[in-house]
Amino acid sequence: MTAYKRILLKLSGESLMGDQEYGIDQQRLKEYAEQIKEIAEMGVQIGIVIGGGNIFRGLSGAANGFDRVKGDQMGMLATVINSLALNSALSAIGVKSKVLTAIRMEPVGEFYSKDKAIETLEKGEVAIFSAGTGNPYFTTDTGSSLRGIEIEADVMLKGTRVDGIYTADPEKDPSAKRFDKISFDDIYHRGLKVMDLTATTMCKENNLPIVVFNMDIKGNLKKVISGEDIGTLVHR
Ligand SMILES: Nc1ncnc2c1ncn2[C@@H]1O[C@H](COP(=O)(O)OP(=O)(O)OP(=O)(O)O)[C@@H](O)[C@H]1O
Ligand SMILES: O=c1ccn([C@@H]2O[C@H](COP(=O)(O)O)[C@@H](O)[C@H]2O)c(=O)[nH]1
Repeated sequence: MTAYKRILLKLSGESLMGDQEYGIDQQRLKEYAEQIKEIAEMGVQIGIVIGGGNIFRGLSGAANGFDRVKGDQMGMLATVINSLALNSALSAIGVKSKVLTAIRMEPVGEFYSKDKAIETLEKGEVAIFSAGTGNPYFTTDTGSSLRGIEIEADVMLKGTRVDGIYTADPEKDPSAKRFDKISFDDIYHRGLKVMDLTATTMCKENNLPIVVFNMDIKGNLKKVISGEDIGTLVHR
């Protein structure tokens, strides 16, 4: 028995760097692919969005003098690079997946549509949604909430490098306390920054619960899918 039949898994681009300063850590990539394989074998339908912060972010580009829109487009292309890497790592361990892109760029990936996404999931293949929303001024968190809502996922799993939502950023404030559960409204009231507000609002308005958990610990994804209480559940 699994707690969820269809999920949207958001993977952090930054976490994909492992201990490196930039780019893709092959070991981390392989571990992510293995965790995904474990839950695919449990029959879960899996849609994935992966960030691009290990390669490029539009905002840091703009800070260095780039045009913001060009910078965001570079960021979206960074998510395509990560998506192709994951696609290849999954294929290497016998898991079929398809890269669907929010910006037309065949033959790199097929242009996204909801129908194609559902068809892929129902065939038992992993759907990797890349290039975020396809628009500048957004993030892959918003891309995840959008795709999660579109594919009618039961939950959005935000797999990151911290083990849940805290009273403050745990990477900056060691005294921060973790929540087991928190409401969307509480996230606003407390000004918590684990996800951008556009993404949080879309999930709230469309009834898509979120679980934030540490994806860097092997076996954690399976634990979440099995209904174990790890991470933080965001609910209405
Ligand atoms: N209240 C909070 N609770 C938990 N984490 C928080 C909080 N505030 C800020 N964070 C930060 O949010 C980060 C998780 O966000 P996320 O996984 O989107 O990382 P990212 O670096 O933005 O990745 P990406 O490359 O996908 O953009 C954590 O590493 C943590 O430092
Ligand atoms: O819909 C989107 C999604 C992303 N971007 C740009 O890509 C980078 C990388 O995504 P992260 O979510 O930060 O990992 C982001 O900083 C944006 O510059 C976008 O423009 N639109």
